[in-house]
Amino acid sequence: MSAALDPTALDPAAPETRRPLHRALVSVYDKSGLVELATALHAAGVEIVSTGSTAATIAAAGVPVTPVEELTGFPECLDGRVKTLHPRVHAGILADTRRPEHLAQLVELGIAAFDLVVVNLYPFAATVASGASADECVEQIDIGGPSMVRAAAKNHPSVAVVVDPARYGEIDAAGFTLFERRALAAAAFVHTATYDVAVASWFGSVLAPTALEGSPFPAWAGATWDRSTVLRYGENPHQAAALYTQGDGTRGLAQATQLHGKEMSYNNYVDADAAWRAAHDHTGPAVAIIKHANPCGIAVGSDIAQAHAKAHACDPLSAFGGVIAANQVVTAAMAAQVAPVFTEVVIAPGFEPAALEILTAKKNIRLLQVDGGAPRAAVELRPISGGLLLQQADRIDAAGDDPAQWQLAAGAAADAATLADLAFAWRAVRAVKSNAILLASDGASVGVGMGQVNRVDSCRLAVERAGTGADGRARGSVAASDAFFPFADGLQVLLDAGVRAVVQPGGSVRDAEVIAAAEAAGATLYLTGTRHFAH
Ligand SMILES: NC(=O)c1ncn([C@@H]2O[C@H](COP(=O)(O)O)[C@@H](O)[C@H]2O)c1NC=O
Repeated sequence: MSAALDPTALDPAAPETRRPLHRALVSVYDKSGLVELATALHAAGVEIVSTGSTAATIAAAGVPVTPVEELTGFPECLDGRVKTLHPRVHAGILADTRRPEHLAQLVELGIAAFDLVVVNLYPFAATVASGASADECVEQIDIGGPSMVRAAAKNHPSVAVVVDPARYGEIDAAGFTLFERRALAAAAFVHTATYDVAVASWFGSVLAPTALEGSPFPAWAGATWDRSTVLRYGENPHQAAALYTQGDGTRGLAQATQLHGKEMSYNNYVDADAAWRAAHDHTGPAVAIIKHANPCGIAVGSDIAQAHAKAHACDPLSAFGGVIAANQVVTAAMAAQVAPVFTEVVIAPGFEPAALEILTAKKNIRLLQVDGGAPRAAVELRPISGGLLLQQADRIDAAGDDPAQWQLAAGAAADAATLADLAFAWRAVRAVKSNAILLASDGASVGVGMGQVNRVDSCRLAVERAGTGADGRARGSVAASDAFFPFADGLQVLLDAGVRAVVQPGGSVRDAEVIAAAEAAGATLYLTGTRHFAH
């Protein structure tokens, strides 16, 4: 063990030895559990020093308390901006009681040391979230609180610091061991670091914006993450992995309630996220079935069971071991269809009791209920070697996503049913990764080509999956391409298979050749002007 980590370097007492509590400094915005804590501390003979309304709350409960002003000999002033910012407070927190010279100085100065600091901070983030004015937000930046928390955490060999009312039950007059004080100090620094990230982010985005003109991204981006679950392993068994969440009230897949089944794996989360997004790109009942983050079936239906049946029919072979997301409550009818198919995860906003009964009869299937929240974060993060890419999430509301704005480039204008299928295909194709081609018919994908390094191979794959024979589904279907056809060859594969209407962004230098191919085949071709790459 290095000298720095040796707990006995200055203190010969065993690190398991508890430091009894004699004197506590209590200053909390959140008063929950305060009276119970103060009552217990007093009963155990611990002297309590406290600030303004914290002291008032304690005193009102009939528990003796020393106002901090009595200690400092100075009134709390400037509307509470200065209460505890005083050497008599901070010397009491920061004295390293293992050092004889510190103890001697305290005696000389007539200051008593604290061995417990209980502080939580002004609600800055909640004030910002409430839409309060800039002045009100600034007023809620706690100064004295973080100073005490940081001082106590630094001086953890002598002081225990508690920042979370949920942990008051751990406070006992017998005190804490060094290891416990270290853990409390670590939690205290997380408390102040999270707080400062919120303050710095607000300054850089609202009060003194640092984004360049035309960009929403500030000069500095901070985020704090709390570990939610340690996963069994990552993408492969030799990779350790964990799930983290932001403690900012965000709701989504990461906060889902698991109703049944084995624990979620890393790959389950990746696929469930892709499925959840894909199912929410549609209004009305929609189901997406995902394998390896790509859809093997997406469909809308008159109800969720019909949407599932249509999505499953797209590629039943690939749906084996898939992750299914429904954008509406899973009904018993849908559950009865899912039950016979080996399925890793079903994710939905809810499950009918009868659906749960059917699905929980299967031991291993994981059932996740997501309680609200947007399916996509507004900003997406992707680490790269040496840095991090940030982008606004792709949305489905650009002008080019409205079929009424599409440009008819070839063939006859689509009838209402064909246009509805094209609109469905255009929404569904953005869930497909890397040269996405999606063939659709009657509100369901019937062939998906993805993961190719050229678009023509994706077209071949989509057509092959849809089936090209007399009873194949390519003939008479419609198609969407997430990006333009660079040559006519990819589109020609679709046209040769009998695809009768296609929607794509356009914008290739060879658009004229592509349009000519559609014209020659008598097919309808729409240009959106908007692209939906997903890598
Ligand atoms: N300015 C100071 O000296 C100061 N000292 C403590 N506080 C905060 O005041 C709050 C408690 O105040 P009260 O006991 O008056 O409710 C705590 O959230 C604490 O973090 C302060 N407030 C803000 O900075």
